[in-house]
Amino acid sequence: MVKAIEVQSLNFGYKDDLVLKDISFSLEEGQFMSIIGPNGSGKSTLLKNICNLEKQNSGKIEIHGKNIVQYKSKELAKKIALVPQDTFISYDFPVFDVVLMGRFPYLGRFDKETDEDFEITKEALKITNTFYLRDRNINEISGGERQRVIIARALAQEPEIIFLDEPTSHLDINHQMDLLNILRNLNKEKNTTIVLVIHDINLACRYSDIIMLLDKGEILSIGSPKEVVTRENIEKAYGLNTIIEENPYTNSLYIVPLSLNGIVKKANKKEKIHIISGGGTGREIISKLEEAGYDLSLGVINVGDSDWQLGKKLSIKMVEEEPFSHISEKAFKRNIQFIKKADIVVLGSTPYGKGNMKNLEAAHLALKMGKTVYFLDAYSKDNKFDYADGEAEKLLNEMKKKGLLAINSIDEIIKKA
Ligand SMILES: Nc1ncnc2c1ncn2[C@@H]1O[C@H](COP(=O)(O)OP(=O)(O)OP(=O)(O)O)[C@@H](O)[C@H]1O
Repeated sequence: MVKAIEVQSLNFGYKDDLVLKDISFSLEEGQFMSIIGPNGSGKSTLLKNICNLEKQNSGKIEIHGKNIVQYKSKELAKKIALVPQDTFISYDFPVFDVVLMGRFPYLGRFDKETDEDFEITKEALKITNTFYLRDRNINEISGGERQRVIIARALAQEPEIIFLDEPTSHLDINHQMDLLNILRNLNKEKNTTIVLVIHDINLACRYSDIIMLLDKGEILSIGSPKEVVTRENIEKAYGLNTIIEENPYTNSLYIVPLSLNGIVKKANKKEKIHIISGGGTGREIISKLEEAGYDLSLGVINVGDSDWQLGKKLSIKMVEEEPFSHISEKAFKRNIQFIKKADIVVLGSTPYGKGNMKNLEAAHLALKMGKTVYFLDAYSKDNKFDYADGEAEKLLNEMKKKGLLAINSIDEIIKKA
């Protein structure tokens, strides 16, 4: 089957330096692709090259099986429409006339627009919720309204592929969803191929079949949202430490940046830290120490526990136990192996019962081995933590005498190290 777009070994530079390096990919008809990537990674330049607004230095670009340079301009305009990033129009026209201009590929030099052209224009205005603006001057409406009008013009063009460069940048959240739903409907109902540049990775995951991640002019990854939006890829491209979650309502991925102070590259700290927690008592410990760049391990932890879930998302090495099961001797022994390799052990304020007492015993053993063991003391007087008939409290008191270091905040470890 002929591909909607086929790009082979595309190289392009505005001057001497290449802005696009060896770009190759293809897109089937009717696919919805989002291009993501940091500022300056070449997203707009790639769109301009595919739409023949910039001429590639080398490589080949085909639209529906035909080389882009062989298209006559009107013929190409029936195939593709581009909604640029900058939607400013330098002449004063009513909105209706601007959208009607989308019909130009279908008109001969001296032809007048037909009833059908007016109908299609009206329909495009209605779909994009801009019909009420039809008599207003294009330069006397808001940026978001103008963006929707330019999209209406692209719809009136009835292309087989629509390229959009950051079409949601001026839109409020309501209109962002509206626009993406319009594009999805067009994609599903008319099989229009959609290619859009978008910064919002969560929206890209929600709407796209394919995501292309550009980094420094190269394709870092291309594929389904699950294949492309991974912690590793996002860190490589954006230098951002994230967790990738699955939204339970939409079943699509969304990313949660972990860096609290904007884009923070993880400082790779050498110390190995073993965490003993459970039931969410490790959440702050895990996320802050991970953020600070330590080499972490966690255990023993029951599969399905909320700390286990966080550990999984962060790809932390874990000593696992079956869900809701007592810690077995085997898991306890593996935990000790991890503790032996660690420089520091951190104990969360976990409630202890017969099922997990072995974790407290492991921390006790760590002290006996001469390890530095911190205890993030968040137990409160009102909250019972000992469900082991006094054994947990007794052991904890003994550990305090043996040098267990109680801390109020995990930052105390990060500052010291
Ligand atoms: N007209 C131009 N002349 C020279 N260099 C340009 C031109 N347009 C873009 N560049 C450079 O090419 C590189 C890629 O720019 P491009 O606009 O394609 O990136 P982008 O990924 O779309 O960025 P953003 O997310 O900021 O919109 C940047 O280094 C940019 O400075």
